[in-house]
Amino acid sequence: MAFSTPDSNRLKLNTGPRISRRVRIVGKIRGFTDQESELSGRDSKPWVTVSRTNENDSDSSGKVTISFGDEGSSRKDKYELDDCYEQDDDNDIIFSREMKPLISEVLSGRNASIIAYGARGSGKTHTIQGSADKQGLATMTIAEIFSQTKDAKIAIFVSFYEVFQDHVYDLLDPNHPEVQTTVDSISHFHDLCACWTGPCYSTPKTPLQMPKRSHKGLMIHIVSVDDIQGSKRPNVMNFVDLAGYEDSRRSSKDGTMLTESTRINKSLYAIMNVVYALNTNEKRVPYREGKLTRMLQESLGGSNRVLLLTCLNPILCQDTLYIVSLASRACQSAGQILTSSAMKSKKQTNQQVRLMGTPLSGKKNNSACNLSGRKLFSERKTAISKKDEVTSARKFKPLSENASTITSSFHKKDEVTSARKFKPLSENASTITSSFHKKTSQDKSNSDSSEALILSAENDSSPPKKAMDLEATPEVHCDIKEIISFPDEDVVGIEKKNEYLNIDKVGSPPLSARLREITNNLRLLEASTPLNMLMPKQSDSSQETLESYDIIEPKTPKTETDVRTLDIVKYSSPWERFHTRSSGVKNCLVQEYLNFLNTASKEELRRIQGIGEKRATYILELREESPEPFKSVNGLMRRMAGQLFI
Ligand SMILES: Nc1ncnc2c1ncn2[C@@H]1O[C@H](COP(=O)(O)OP(=O)(O)OP(=O)(O)O)[C@@H](O)[C@H]1O
Repeated sequence: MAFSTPDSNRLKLNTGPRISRRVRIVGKIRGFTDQESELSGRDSKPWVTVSRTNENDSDSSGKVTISFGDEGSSRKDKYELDDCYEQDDDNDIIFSREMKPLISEVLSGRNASIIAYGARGSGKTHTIQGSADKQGLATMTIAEIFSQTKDAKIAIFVSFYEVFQDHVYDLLDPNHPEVQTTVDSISHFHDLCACWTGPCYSTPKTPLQMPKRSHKGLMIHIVSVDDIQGSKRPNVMNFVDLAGYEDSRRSSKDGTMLTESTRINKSLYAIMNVVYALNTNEKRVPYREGKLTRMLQESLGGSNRVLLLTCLNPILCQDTLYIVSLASRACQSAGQILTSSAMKSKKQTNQQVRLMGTPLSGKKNNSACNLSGRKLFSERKTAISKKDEVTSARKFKPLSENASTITSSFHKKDEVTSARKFKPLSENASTITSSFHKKTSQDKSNSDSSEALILSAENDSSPPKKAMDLEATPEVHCDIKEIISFPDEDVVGIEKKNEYLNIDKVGSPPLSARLREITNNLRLLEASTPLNMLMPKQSDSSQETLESYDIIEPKTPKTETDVRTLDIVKYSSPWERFHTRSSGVKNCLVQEYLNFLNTASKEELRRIQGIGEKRATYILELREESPEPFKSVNGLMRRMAGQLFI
């Protein structure tokens, strides 16, 4: 099937990247694979369409609008990006339009970062690293740099690295954690690339021999030969091929994969939070939220340039919808004055976000992503279909918890490595991280900033709403969230806590409403049917469905007495058995919640719907004052109500 181009005048209308803004966000719709071409009928309609505005129009932003769904569909999901390359646009076009200006900037003293992200299989690697028959942007860039600097006394160093589960591995020499090597020619670069384009080697394969998912990066350092030993910083160009985004609930059957997915997604959110902060000129940029953002810090801020390549699957894929919605929001600027048409467009965008959870009717699912469509739909629906009225880009809010996830090795190195060193190949060590770990004191303040930004809805100063923290610390919070079923706690990223979003506009809701909400949550907990039935075991992995993993089965702790009692108790009816056991589960859940309230940090408390900054602080104060741990949720609520209504 030929991918139709609604407006083939892109090059004429939108004649070049706008590099005045720090972060440019463009889309790239992947070409069909051979298999997809075979499966798609000639007559099938494109799933993704790109509409362009005419730059000559006074009202035009020069951006493009991405929409999803068939032409005939009554609804259309629309998202704005700075530009979008379509299926037929190959890497050469992206290179000449996006990369060449960036190369010029780098050669004139700036740093640049090109970050490709998208759902799994959306063409990130093809675009950045290339394939056997098509050069990727990285290779083209190196060639161009060689060509432009052939008469200059320039040395080019490269580093290849991989970030797997928040650990950085150097791909050039696994025995040396930080390696940087000179590159003399394109063929030399190709040789080195083998470590990049090959399978991830940092960890063993999973039992199913699936390659581990990791982020891969290339750093190109360009330095004047005279400055190699000097103090002048090299100019840096980064390429990052992020691991594919996947709704982590889909992989939650397997704990390892869940952790993997969660970390991958957190990296993406960390990047998006940084991008948002940069594009909106936030005073503080939350670099510390992710390992990658810390590593790239020196290349992201200031006058440096960032290109976010949003890779899109050309066929129905819910993860792609989500990714594009993130990209679109990161494109928006919080400080901008909204024209009525822009507001209309934003409203439309948010309406479309709600639609993300709605299956696109009539589509034949031939994508791997599609396999999960139905389940994702219900999950997305939970996540998105709440009162998603807020259209402001201020919905983005940095993750708060990530700072603590950065490994201690990084912290330690931060302390000892403060100056950027630039070493030739022979020295073969410590050059990457030295640059990564600079400005640690600044990092600290930045991390503080993210904390400051994550103010609850109670704050009248209307800070940006928390947006992208869905994947945060699942190990700690997953149980509580899932078991207690707080309506909003499973909300994905930017769609979180939508009923609070109006607060941004009109100030805090009455405290009574918030307390009522907490109470309702507790009632919900009390009323909820316990889920202590054993889930059927999946004997055949090939028949894995998406049905059975998103509920964490609560377990009633059994004491010895219980065990003995259970052994001898004969229930007179199934109802009696059910009732008896379910009461135990309810008590267990309440106890879990109390344990949480007794031990959680402020940040953790604030993740519970209805507990904002003030309540979290107050709970901590109560905890300190109280001679013993909270024993009853109702008692605690009464005390809080008493205090807050005084
Ligand atoms: N422009 C294109 N034209 C045709 N096929 C493409 C194109 N881009 C990518 N592909 C093919 O699509 C498949 C997925 O591409 P790729 O591996 O680049 O995706 P990815 O986003 O990096 O995947 P992952 O999320 O697993 O890292 C590959 O088989 C690749 O050859």
